[in-house]
Amino acid sequence: MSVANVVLHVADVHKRFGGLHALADIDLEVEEGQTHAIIGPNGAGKSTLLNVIIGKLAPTSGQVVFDGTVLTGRKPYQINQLGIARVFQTPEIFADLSVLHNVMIPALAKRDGAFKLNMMGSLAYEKKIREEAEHMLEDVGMLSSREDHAGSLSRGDKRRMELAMCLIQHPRLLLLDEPTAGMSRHDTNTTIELLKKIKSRGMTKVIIEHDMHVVFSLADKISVLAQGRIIADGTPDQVRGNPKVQEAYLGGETE
Ligand SMILES: Nc1ncnc2c1ncn2[C@@H]1O[C@H](COP(=O)(O)OP(=O)(O)OP(=O)(O)O)[C@@H](O)[C@H]1O
Repeated sequence: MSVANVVLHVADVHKRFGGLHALADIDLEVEEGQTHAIIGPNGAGKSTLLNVIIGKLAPTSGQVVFDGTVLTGRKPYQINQLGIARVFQTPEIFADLSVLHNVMIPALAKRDGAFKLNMMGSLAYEKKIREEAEHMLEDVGMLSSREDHAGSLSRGDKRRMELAMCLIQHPRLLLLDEPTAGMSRHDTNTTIELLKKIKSRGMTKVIIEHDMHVVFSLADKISVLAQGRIIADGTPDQVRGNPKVQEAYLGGETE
């Protein structure tokens, strides 16, 4: 019998902000190769949970374990180096550089452990990174924009470029914070197809998303947060049919 490999384990995590219990009793297991969505109404604690995972916030108690390594207490860049990449709600990009250079930077930084663009090493290495960056841009449908200024891109294109910036790191776990926020329906559908393509390569993903169309198109597992607690988790069908979830969050939105 094959036992699913748990890549990320959020173990009994609590987070308090003064008197506010933003996260309580959070236990979450993300299995290798799966797309695990975290959903919940405004203020449920989704961003807080993501920030605890990536090391931006320290939990009040509990810990996060990634592939057997305790993340809690490590800095965000150390967690990134362990193989966790994330796509933000607001893309973090180098607006003055070209699209191609934006995608090359994370690969160079990964090699150097820091941004040492002035010490790019051998030309052969740069050529290899450039080719890989072009390949990633092709993957996200942006090869023809490679010489454009990143700052001049549309919001949807910035997010696709940021995805390429993550993919070039070959992360074991990709965290996506509302990857389709602010996108048109057309861009949203393009992003869904792109994320499906990534999934078919076996990459594990945790996705925070408000758009139920996106969640039910992509997720293998869904955890539902409400008022800092996980009130339900399971497959999309299990979650969809759960009366507690319908009451707390979904309402008629999925019909
Ligand atoms: N730094 C902070 N200091 C104090 N309270 C905070 C802080 N960050 C978040 N909170 C509170 O913690 C609770 C959870 O917030 P969080 O942003 O994690 O929710 P969310 O599910 O991501 O909401 P949204 O969908 O609106 O982004 C909210 O009541 C919020 O006001």
